[in-house]
Formats: sequence, C-alpha cells, structure tokens
Amino acid sequence: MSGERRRAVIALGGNMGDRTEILRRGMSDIDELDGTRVVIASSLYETPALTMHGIDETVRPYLNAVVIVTTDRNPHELLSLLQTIEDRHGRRRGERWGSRTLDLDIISMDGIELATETLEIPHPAAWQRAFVLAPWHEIDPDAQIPGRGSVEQLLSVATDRVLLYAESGLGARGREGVSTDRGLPLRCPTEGGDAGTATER
Ligand SMILES: Nc1ncnc2c1ncn2[C@@H]1O[C@H](COP(=O)(O)OP(=O)(O)OP(=O)(O)O)[C@@H](O)[C@H]1O
Ligand SMILES: Nc1nc2c(c(=O)[nH]1)N=C(CO)CN2
Repeated sequence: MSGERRRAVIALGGNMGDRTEILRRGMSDIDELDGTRVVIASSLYETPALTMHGIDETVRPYLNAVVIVTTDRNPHELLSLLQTIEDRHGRRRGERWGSRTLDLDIISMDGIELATETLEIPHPAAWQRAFVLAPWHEIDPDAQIPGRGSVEQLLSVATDRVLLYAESGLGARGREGVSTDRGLPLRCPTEGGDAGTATER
C-alpha cells in the first residue's frame, strides 16, 4: 500500500562481520526499497559498544551512520521492509543491545509521533545517543526531535564517543547539498586495515 510521500530518518549500526561493507550495502538496499529513495547519507562513524551494562570497550565497536529517505510507505510498512534488509544481512534477534551485523532503526518520520507495541517514533532513545546524533547532524544540522529539542543541542551534551571513520561511498547523489570537507581526517575505509588518523569528539 502506498500513500503520501514522507521524509524519514533511518539509523544504521553494526559491529559484526565486514562492518563497512555491510553498512554501505545496507544503504543501497534501503535505496532500492519499493517507494523509497535515499536523499542523503552520512559518513560512517566508529562508536564504542553500548550494552545493557553501559559502554563496553571489550566489545567490538560499532560502525554507525544515518540516511534520510523519502518514502511513500507508512511507518509500519517501512519497519517491515527494513527488517527484511536486516535479515538479509544475517541479523539474529537475540539479546537486547547485543552484537549484530546490521540494525536499522526509524529515528523520525516527518512530524509523526506514535507508540505501538512494535514501533515507536521518534525512536525513544535516539535523543541521548551520540552514535545517532552525530551522523544525523552531519547531514541535517537543523534537525529537531519532537519533544526533545535540536539535534545540535542534544549532541553537545551526549557523552558517548564518536569517531569519523569513512565516507558512506554512496556516491555524489548521497552527498548532494552537503559539504564533504569538514576538516576531519578519515580513518582507513576498509576492514582489517590499520586505523589511520582519527578525529575524536
Ligand atoms: N523506531 C523504531 N525503529 C526500529 N524498531 C523499532 C522502533 N520502535 C520500536 N521498534 C521495535 O523494536 C524491536 C526490537 O528492535 P531491535 O532488536 O533492533 O532493538 P535494539 O536495537 O536491541 O534496541 P534499540 O531499539 O534500543 O536500538 C523491533 O522488532 C521493532 O518492532
Ligand atoms: N555504539 C553502538 N552501540 C549500540 C548500538 C549502536 O548502533 N552503536 N546499537 C545497539 C542496539 O540498537 C546497542 N548498542
């Protein structure tokens, strides 16, 4: 079923397998969803794992990114499509906040506010996670979270660390309207390589 066209913010994260490849493919997969197009994609960021016990430096760090899409799918349809992508990338649903190949969360969708058993928008934890706020701020510095405030302000008080890691590699279209030169050196964009210089915030 298709309906009115909306803008949605989707967060990607994963800490298993070839993280760079999986996040980049995840972005392309989103772009290929029925009725859905990626308008802009953030860089990839490396972030320490947030677990049920807090930040755990002994767990493999995540790569995180955010894309903004336009979609004619309704929120539940979009969630279900995103879950098929997670499954395709070998996602196993187990421990809450446990390691995973690919996690796709709907962070916001235009002005929609909803809370059902299977879907809450805006995402209830996004406002306090730098690993969502930093990539989101990169591609939409004026973004707001209804009821929480500006992404910029929320990011300024978030305490988890975020390292710029690599370009999204989505190509020119994904970078439209965004200055790519933010003065931040990038880390090695391929898995297994030694990390180059990184800028920490
Ligand atoms: N905004 C949302 N985006 C994605 N999933 C959501 C959202 N709101 C609720 N959910 C529900 O959360 C369920 C569990 O998702 P998931 O396993 O990815 O949680 P998690 O990633 O461990 O935790 P978190 O949601 O805090 O990041 C999903 O099956 C989905 O029904
Ligand atoms: N750094 C980081 N930690 C996490 C992440 C994530 O995307 N990045 N996702 C989680 C479950 O949604 C749990 N912990």
